[in-house]
Amino acid sequence: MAGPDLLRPDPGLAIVVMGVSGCGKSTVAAMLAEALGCGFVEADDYHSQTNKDKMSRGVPLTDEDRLPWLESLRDAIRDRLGRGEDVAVSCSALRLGYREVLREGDRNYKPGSYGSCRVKFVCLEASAEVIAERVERRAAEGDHFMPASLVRSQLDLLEIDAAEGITVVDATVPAHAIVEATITQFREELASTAR
Ligand SMILES: Nc1ncnc2c1ncn2[C@@H]1O[C@H](COP(=O)(O)OP(=O)(O)OP(=O)(O)O)[C@@H](O)[C@H]1O
Ligand SMILES: O=C(O)[C@H](O)[C@@H](O)[C@H](O)[C@H](O)CO
Repeated sequence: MAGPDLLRPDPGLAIVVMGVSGCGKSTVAAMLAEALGCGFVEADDYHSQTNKDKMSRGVPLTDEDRLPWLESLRDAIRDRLGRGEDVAVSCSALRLGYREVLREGDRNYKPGSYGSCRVKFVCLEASAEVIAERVERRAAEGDHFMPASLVRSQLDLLEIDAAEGITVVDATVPAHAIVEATITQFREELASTAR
């Protein structure tokens, strides 16, 4: 007879690549999904048109603007973890409260039990100058709704509680190196996932 561990489906793992606009979240999370052969959730695709219009006008989102967006991302994570899948997510997730909504993508998450949560975060960090240069270049190329004028508000909002144990990574090293370091970091958790 199969033991209880064999009957229970292996849990998936969600790795959220976070940080301010322009730090490289989308680039890294897409490459991570490719490397892991798993799904990719791009948070920008989950914004309402109202939110996108607001940011395009150079107005930072409020917590009220962000909540339904974060909840839809939480639900997308929950779907995938519920199917035992891994998923790479690109989301700014600047504040602890925002990350707590995303952690609820793990149905078993108890607030504050960061270590056992199946939703993990990697924060990409770069200087304000590097970020501004990247966002300005991207905006000049007409590639993105996010204006460089919002970078300051993003940097002001970014906070990480030391108790969360989030690894902060240098966002100026090549993206493939960030992906490799991330896979190494979560090797054990990924190994327990059914694939
Ligand atoms: N490791 C890296 N080294 C150099 N340039 C990078 C790196 N990662 C991303 N970039 C470049 O920086 C710019 C911003 O990257 P990307 O769009 O992935 O950031 P983002 O954090 O997802 O931004 P946003 O949140 O505004 O969508 C892009 O032009 C991208 O090619
Ligand atoms: O929380 C926020 O202020 C926004 O969601 C932004 O961070 C954007 O999603 C994105 O980073 C811009 O491209």
